[in-house]
Amino acid sequence: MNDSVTANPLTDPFGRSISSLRISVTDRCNLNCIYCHHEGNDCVHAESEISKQTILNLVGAARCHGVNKLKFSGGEPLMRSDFEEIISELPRMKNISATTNGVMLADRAHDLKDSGLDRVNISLDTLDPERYRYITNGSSHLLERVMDGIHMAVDAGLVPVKLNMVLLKGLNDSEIEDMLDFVRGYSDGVVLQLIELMDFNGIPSYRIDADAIEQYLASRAKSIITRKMHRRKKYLIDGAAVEFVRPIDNSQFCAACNRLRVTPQGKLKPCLLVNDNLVDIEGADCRQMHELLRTAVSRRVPFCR
Ligand SMILES: Nc1nc2c(ncn2[C@@H]2O[C@H](COP(=O)(O)OP(=O)(O)OP(=O)(O)O)[C@@H](O)[C@H]2O)c(=O)[nH]1
Ligand code: SF4
Ligand code: SF4
Repeated sequence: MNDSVTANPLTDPFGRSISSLRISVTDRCNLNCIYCHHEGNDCVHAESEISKQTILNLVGAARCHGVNKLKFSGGEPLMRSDFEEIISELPRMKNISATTNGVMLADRAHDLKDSGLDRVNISLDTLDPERYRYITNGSSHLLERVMDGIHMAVDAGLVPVKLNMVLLKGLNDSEIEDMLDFVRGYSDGVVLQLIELMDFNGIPSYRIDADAIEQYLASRAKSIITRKMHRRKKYLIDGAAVEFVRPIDNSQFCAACNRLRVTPQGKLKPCLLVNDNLVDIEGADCRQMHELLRTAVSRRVPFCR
């Protein structure tokens, strides 16, 4: 098929067109964060991982339907030693990004950029080593490695680097201003992304008041932009850009959900929070992928309505 032609855009029964794939390449991770949602995957200890060829076949087919953005996540995607190889064999897309905890990023940032990765999101919930240890169940020294990872990502041009800060009431919510200052230190190469906790891990006591956070950001912002994806708000505050990801009980967020997910076991996942409607794609060839994509998209229902 001629790649420049978009055949049959993938539109779900609720009129949401799919423009992006979010591919979780592994469940493995070198941290164990207290809020980890494992990308909504309820099968986190499977032995095999989605193969490079399945990813390439899927992306090739999805591209013919107008998908132009890819997000790679995990677990921790850099746990896969063939991650750079996967990126380098992908067809050209509008944007290819990865979400990482940053611990192993410093040494690989330049290779990733050379392989074709456009940008990264890096978890940074706190600037305090002791809090970092508590939140990630890792060593406090790893925070320095994350800082090196952020530095090298900017140096390699994996920008804008988004710093993912999951807001945890009483734990790190006092650090928002410090994080804004940190982001300003990188001028426009780094964006702060505040994330509302998805508390299905039994840690509801950390849930923040999202309305209050939104009001606070609005009161500080010179301008506010609404992104197409999830209708997320982006605030510009004295030279720092801040996005707020607010997925809880948010029908607007789900109404503007344009991503199809892929699990590390090689299944299309119509929604982060639903596990009984997956479509197996492992081993499918390019031709079969078109039909499998259509099946998964036909099963998409907004989680919040
Ligand atoms: N419920 C829900 N939450 C999401 C979805 N996408 C992202 N999130 C939340 O947003 C967090 C940050 O996601 P990232 O992997 O950094 O990527 P992103 O910010 O969504 O994507 P970009 O803006 O393209 O970088 C995730 O850990 C989730 O908590 C989604 O489709 N549904
Ligand atoms: S770094 Fe990400 S994948 Fe790893 S435990 Fe933390 S939240 Fe989960
Ligand atoms: S429908 Fe809502 S909960 Fe499901 S993946 Fe999309 S934004 Fe997330």
